[in-house]
Formats: sequence, C-alpha cells, structure tokens
Amino acid sequence: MLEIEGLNGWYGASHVLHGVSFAVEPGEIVALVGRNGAGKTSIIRSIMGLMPRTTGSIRFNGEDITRLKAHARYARGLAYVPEERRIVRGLTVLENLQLGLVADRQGIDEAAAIEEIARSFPRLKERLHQEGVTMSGGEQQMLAIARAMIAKPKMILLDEPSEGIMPVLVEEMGVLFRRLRDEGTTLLLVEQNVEWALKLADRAVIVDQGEIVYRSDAVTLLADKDIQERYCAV
Ligand SMILES: Nc1ncnc2c1ncn2[C@@H]1O[C@H](COP(=O)(O)OP(=O)(O)OP(=O)(O)O)[C@@H](O)[C@H]1O
Repeated sequence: MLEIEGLNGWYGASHVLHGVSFAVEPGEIVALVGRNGAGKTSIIRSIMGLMPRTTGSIRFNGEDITRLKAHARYARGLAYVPEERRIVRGLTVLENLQLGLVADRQGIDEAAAIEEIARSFPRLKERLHQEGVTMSGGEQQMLAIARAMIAKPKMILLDEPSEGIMPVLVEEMGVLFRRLRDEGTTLLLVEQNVEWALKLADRAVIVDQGEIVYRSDAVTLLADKDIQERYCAV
C-alpha cells in the first residue's frame, strides 16, 4: 500500500531523515515509534508532501506520489491527523466535519457521511452545533480523527493521537482504530505511548536519529523491553 525507499529530508540546511525505507501493507496498523526528535513527524510530513525538501521515493497504491502536492495525495486516499489537531476556531463540530468533505474524492453523500460519523462518535453527535474548540482535548482529538475518516480514506496517518487524553477516551480510540483496520483502512500510528500502540498494531518500526533502526511484528517488540528501553525511553 505504502512503500518508502531511501527517504532523506531537510529543514533548511538541517538534514533530519537519512535513507528511511519501510512499507505498510493494506489493512494493517503499523506503529512508528522512537524518542522525541527522532524524526517520526518528519516522516509523516514527507508522506503527505508537507516536508520542505526530500529525496527518495514514496509509492502509494502502486503509484509514485513523490512529486505530488499534499492535496493530490489527499485526493488519492491518504489522510493526516496532525499532532496539533487543527480544529478551526469559530466553526461548529458539524462545520469542522464538513471541512473533511471539501476535497471530496468520490462524490460522497454529505448527509449520509455525517450520519455515519455520528453513529461512530456519540460524543460528537451530542455536540454537533457546539463550537469545536470548546470541547475537551480528547473530544477535539476525536473530531480531528472523525474529520479525517469522513471521506473514507484508504490510509490514515496519525501523529500521537493519545497524547494528553484521558484513559477512557484512549481506550475508545483503540476500539475505533481496530474497527477501522477490520473494515480495511490502513493506519500508520506515531506514538509515545509505546505499549498502547504496540498492543494495537500488527507491525512496528523504530526510528532513531532520522534512521530506521528496527522492524518487527508488534508482539515481538512488545516483549522486547531492552529494545524499547534503548530506542523509545523518554
Ligand atoms: N520546522 C522545523 N525546523 C527545523 N528543524 C525541525 C523542524 N521540525 C523538526 N525539526 C527537527 O527535526 C528532527 C526530527 O523532528 P521530528 O519532529 O520529526 O521528530 P519526532 O520524532 O516527531 O519528535 P516528537 O515526538 O518530539 O514530535 C529534530 O531534530 C527536530 O528538532
């Protein structure tokens, strides 16, 4: 589904990604973990076409998307939930959700799409006409995920979705991610909450100082406390 080969990335003169290669298969959850500053967000930005400068190649669904702009990648079925969520101030929950349909890729029936999202997110359903930014951090995170899901992407890139969120909502999020995966959506999950991410994921990739240093099944890394300690300890 997603194949990254020899990816290098820079912010100005600062070279932060060094020959990153890994693949994500259709319908799996891959956890991308590593310390603060290891390069996880930069990898996600590169996949979405939001990194200032990159070399190497990124293929999505068999197509080379390396030179495509972010909106074109989005239109091909990639969605992104950034760490900072970007719920738009002044807009209601419903209006924030509608933004997810602006770059509509398949002529989706808006009313049906909102109805479906409301079924998956009862907390949002109760608050459709409330201003989005007045909700709790966890509810805003759910809204950001719902907005990414609404146009039925093939793959969702999530940057630290559990950060700062109360445990009951993190649990709900885990149930949601498993359901999405079981329905065929592919997920790349960047997380500091390594144990939670590994329990959800099928496979794991570790990035350290801008390089991929480890790849395995999630259960293998979950059992390997030494590797977790070496590369993921905060
Ligand atoms: N906008 C930027 N300009 C310059 N350097 C940046 C910028 N964003 C990130 N960096 C640097 O790039 C490197 C990788 O950062 P990145 O945010 O990708 O790591 P991360 O693993 O996602 O970390 P975190 O968990 O802290 O978000 C770090 O050294 C960071 O300081």
